[in-house]
Amino acid sequence: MTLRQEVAPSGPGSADADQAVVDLEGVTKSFGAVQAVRGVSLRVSPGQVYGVLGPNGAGKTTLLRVLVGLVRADAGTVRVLGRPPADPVALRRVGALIESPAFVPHLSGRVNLRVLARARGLPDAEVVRVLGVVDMEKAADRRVSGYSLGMRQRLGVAAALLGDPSLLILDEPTNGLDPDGMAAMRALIRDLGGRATVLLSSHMLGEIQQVCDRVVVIDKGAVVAEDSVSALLDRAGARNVTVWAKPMDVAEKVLQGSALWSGATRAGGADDPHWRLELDEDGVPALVRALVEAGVEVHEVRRERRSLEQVFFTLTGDHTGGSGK
Ligand SMILES: Nc1ncnc2c1ncn2[C@@H]1O[C@H](COP(=O)(O)OP(=O)(O)OP(=O)(O)O)[C@@H](O)[C@H]1O
Repeated sequence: MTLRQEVAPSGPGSADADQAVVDLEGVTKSFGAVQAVRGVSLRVSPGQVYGVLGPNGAGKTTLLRVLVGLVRADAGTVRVLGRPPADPVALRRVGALIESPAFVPHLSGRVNLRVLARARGLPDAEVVRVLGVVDMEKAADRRVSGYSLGMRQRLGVAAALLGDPSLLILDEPTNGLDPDGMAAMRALIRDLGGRATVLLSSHMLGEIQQVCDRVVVIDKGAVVAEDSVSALLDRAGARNVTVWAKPMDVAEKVLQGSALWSGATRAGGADDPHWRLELDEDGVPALVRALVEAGVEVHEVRRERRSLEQVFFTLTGDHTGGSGK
């Protein structure tokens, strides 16, 4: 579904540098007995590509629907471009792609966009512009019924871009796409991040890691973390550490005989023997000290950043190690 209204080039509803583009405080929404969103607070600053990450059913779509006024929050405050949700002044500067985009299948992509543009008083040149942004000029005159899912999604993004919105809201924009389609959509989103504030939802950790500056992780409707992607990746906790040290047998005794680290396993074969273990964030000095005190030469200690996936599973308590669903 695409949601767009007319464009207001400036004035009320446009975000200045300090004003949050999206500002939520204690937002709650239930459907009967289901608490879809529980006390969510977050701020999206101008120019950010902001991710809403959570497994299926976490409440992502409901949160995005609240922002565009499709769903009314039960409690809390919602401000989009400084205005209440569904305020026409703010909505003019919001482009949204929530759920599957609906187009007339027997019409071309270009004609579909023209219909949407004209309904909002936008010139045909705006259609040409957005087709260019999503790199769909070549396919623009083919019927939408013959489009791949990826092309439909790109056309959906093009529709959301009509009128050059300040805020672009994309609900699971790569859902159902093949790997090429996903890569193209991610590249497009990164590119769009230079033009507008982008708020996108995903249950795909790698996607958020690749595309977003900042992320809120929600689980069962509630925020479990809200941070920059890099800070989230830097979160304290067990980290994978690789150790190169000699002599091997002495090092092995030290590495396998302490409660300060865990999972010390030998790796690398005869030509490059080393150990891999899990260690607390600040545990490296103790590790090196223990080795040196035992007469071991420490050649290298390498810490690996945890993937966002590992952080996510820790935060949400999802240890299926699977899809994050
Ligand atoms: N209109 C509705 N009526 C009843 N329950 C709803 C409605 N919309 C959402 N829910 C419920 O609210 C919860 C959150 O759903 P929501 O679609 O927001 O999650 P999501 O994180 O977007 O999930 P997905 O990734 O599967 O789309 C789910 O339990 C869902 O069944």
